[in-house]
Amino acid sequence: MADLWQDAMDHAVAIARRAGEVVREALQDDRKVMTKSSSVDLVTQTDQKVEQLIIQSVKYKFPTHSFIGEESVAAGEPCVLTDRPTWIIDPIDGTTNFVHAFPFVAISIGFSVNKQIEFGVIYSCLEDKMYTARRGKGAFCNGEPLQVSDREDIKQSIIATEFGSSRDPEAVEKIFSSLRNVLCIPVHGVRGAGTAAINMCHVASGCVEAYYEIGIHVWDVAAGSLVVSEAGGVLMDVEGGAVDLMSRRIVAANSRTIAERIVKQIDSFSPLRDDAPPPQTL
Ligand SMILES: O=P(O)(O)O[C@H]1[C@H](O)[C@@H](O)[C@H](O)[C@@H](O)[C@@H]1O
Ligand SMILES: [Mg+2]
Ligand SMILES: [Mg+2]
Repeated sequence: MADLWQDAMDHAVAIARRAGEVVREALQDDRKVMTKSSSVDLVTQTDQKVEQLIIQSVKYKFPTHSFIGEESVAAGEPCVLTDRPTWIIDPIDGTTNFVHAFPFVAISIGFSVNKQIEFGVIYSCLEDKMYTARRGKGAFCNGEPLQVSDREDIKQSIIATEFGSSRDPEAVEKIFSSLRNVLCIPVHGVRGAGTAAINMCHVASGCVEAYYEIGIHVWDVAAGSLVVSEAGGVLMDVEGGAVDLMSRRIVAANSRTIAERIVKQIDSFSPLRDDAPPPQTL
């Protein structure tokens, strides 16, 4: 039977590749840096330009589809996931890396229908690696199938995480407490690529056993969640139980055993949800 969403997925791959060219070209120029929620939450004109490039091209081809885009939400668009076909876009995942030319930068596009991710496309544009996943059909990097690692012993694992862009002292305290707990299991090492999407691709590729983070957004992890699960991995909330992509908390691991072990080490907290109603102004 023909795949209902194949056309949309092909378009996502093509537009992610085009967006990657724009990002690579922009790396040759001066990058004017602006800030959003805090002085370390960075955005550039390239983030905004790439998001518009993706949204305009999708609107032209699929005029009835909806969008959740990082920079559109920052500009005041709602962040609500409905049952409608919805493109969940992070135009540059790893903006801080992009600003500093640290070589992991991704374009991340998840596509959801009935609140279920149907496909995920992550283009790691400085490595020229195109990660794709279609629900029920596996995950791939440049066309080669991906498989999570089979290590069951967390003491022989590499774990990925990030510090995020909150500098709220209580959150920072908990992030460091969790990091200490994980590091001192002990694990072989802790790493972070500086992008949630590429960290999740690393889980899917088998070079790290798990990635966890509190503070990410739905656009950081929508595509990656399917890449991980289609490569045989598992997703979990940081307190165990089912992951909720709007909750800003995630554990993505090669196995339930490793995910549950990570959960035990996490000093959890709950940032404001992505779909929380905007605060009332008097
Ligand atoms: O670079 P962006 O799209 O802002 O995403 C990053 C996020 O801002 C950070 O908080 C996370 O730690 C990174 O993992 C995200 O990829
Ligand atoms: Mg991001
Ligand atoms: Mg981004």
